[in-house]
Amino acid sequence: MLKTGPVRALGAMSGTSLDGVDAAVLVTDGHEIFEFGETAYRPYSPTDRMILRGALGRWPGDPGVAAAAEIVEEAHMACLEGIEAELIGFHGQTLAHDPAGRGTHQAGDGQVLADYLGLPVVWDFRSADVRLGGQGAPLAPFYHFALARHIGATEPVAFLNLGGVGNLTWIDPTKPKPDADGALLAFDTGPANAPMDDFCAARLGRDRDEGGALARRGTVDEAVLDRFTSQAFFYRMPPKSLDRNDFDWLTEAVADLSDADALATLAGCAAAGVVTGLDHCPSPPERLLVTGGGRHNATLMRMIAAGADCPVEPVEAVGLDGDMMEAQAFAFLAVRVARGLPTSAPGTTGVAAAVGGGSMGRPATASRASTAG
Ligand SMILES: Nc1ncnc2c1ncn2[C@@H]1O[C@H](COP(=O)(O)OP(=O)(O)OP(=O)(O)O)[C@@H](O)[C@H]1O
Ligand SMILES: CC(=O)N[C@H]1[C@@H]2OC[C@@H](O2)[C@@H](O)[C@@H]1O[C@H](C)C(=O)O
Repeated sequence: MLKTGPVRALGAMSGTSLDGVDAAVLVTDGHEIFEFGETAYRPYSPTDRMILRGALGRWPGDPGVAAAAEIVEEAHMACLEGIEAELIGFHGQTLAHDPAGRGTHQAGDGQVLADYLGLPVVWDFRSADVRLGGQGAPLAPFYHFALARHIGATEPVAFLNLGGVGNLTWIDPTKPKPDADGALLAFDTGPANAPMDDFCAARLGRDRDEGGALARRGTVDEAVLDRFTSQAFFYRMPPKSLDRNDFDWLTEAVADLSDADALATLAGCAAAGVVTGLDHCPSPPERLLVTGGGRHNATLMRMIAAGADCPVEPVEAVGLDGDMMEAQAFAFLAVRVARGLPTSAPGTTGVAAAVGGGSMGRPATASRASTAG
């Protein structure tokens, strides 16, 4: 059993942009945030990225998946080793996500990490939610609820994560708990950085459009934007989620445009997903706090701000770390799972009732770093 009171939890996230592993310590009891701790990052090598990219859309049983899982496990061992913690929350790498069909799959075995690191590891956070009819994503919203209270919000606020995919959480901080009726509404907004990154890799041999500099010089292609915003996904009521490559056709759609126009168009599409998403919120948020790598893309940020009816700011404006929020979220969720608390609710994933996901891997031998009782 996990001791009562605050726990020093270590969360690890390998996101859809496939850049690397983010890790962050959070001291929490699964309700309140007591302290933000040490952080770490370990990038994937270009070869690792190529193998992970090749495994996207594949399911367990496919040989590509086993190779990807090994890369994910090794990167996490190297990133997490030596960080002092009592419990680990390990998200893994989403390779395929089809909640209405085959389910959801995050590569990497939490038991392997538990044995190597000598610490209890909570993992496979999404499957239970999907089994109960939920989207299995997004899962950060319960953490966003704790953050909204931590920053002292008294009016509804929203967090927007701009990763490979975008996701938005609207929060009413006056509700007593995240699974209370009307406390949260969350959903994926659409593709965010993934199509821009893929374009940069394929056409320019670069990882990304640094700061959105190229997109700033281009013009949005209105025909592509119209086709994008007319997709059924944007008319569906939330909660709703996406797989990284669900909007793959965008690559083809911008193929004949100049580099700058293509990137402006892809940024315009990502922004339009967010702006139409804001219309789904139960009430306009007081502010939109942006996390994830896309907050460094000034063109994307400007396009979102132009369409939003509230201030749009990076989470640093309220003293939070926009590079580590997802890793912190999985530290927070691990503590909730270990304590039998729910991690998703009808308003966050569309699941039938509030549910706690996650499997617990216990180490064969305890680590010297472990102080969990
Ligand atoms: N300086 C920058 N300029 C432009 N874009 C940037 C910059 N820094 C990061 N990004 C973008 O942010 C992406 C990484 O964001 P992040 O690490 O939040 O994604 P992720 O966590 O992997 O994805 P997800 O949240 O979908 O799981 C990069 O792939 C890049 O496109
Ligand atoms: C299936 C999956 O891995 N989804 C990710 C992805 O990346 C962003 C968005 O799509 C979000 O829904 C989710 O990640 C964050 C951490 C979440 O669950 O909140």
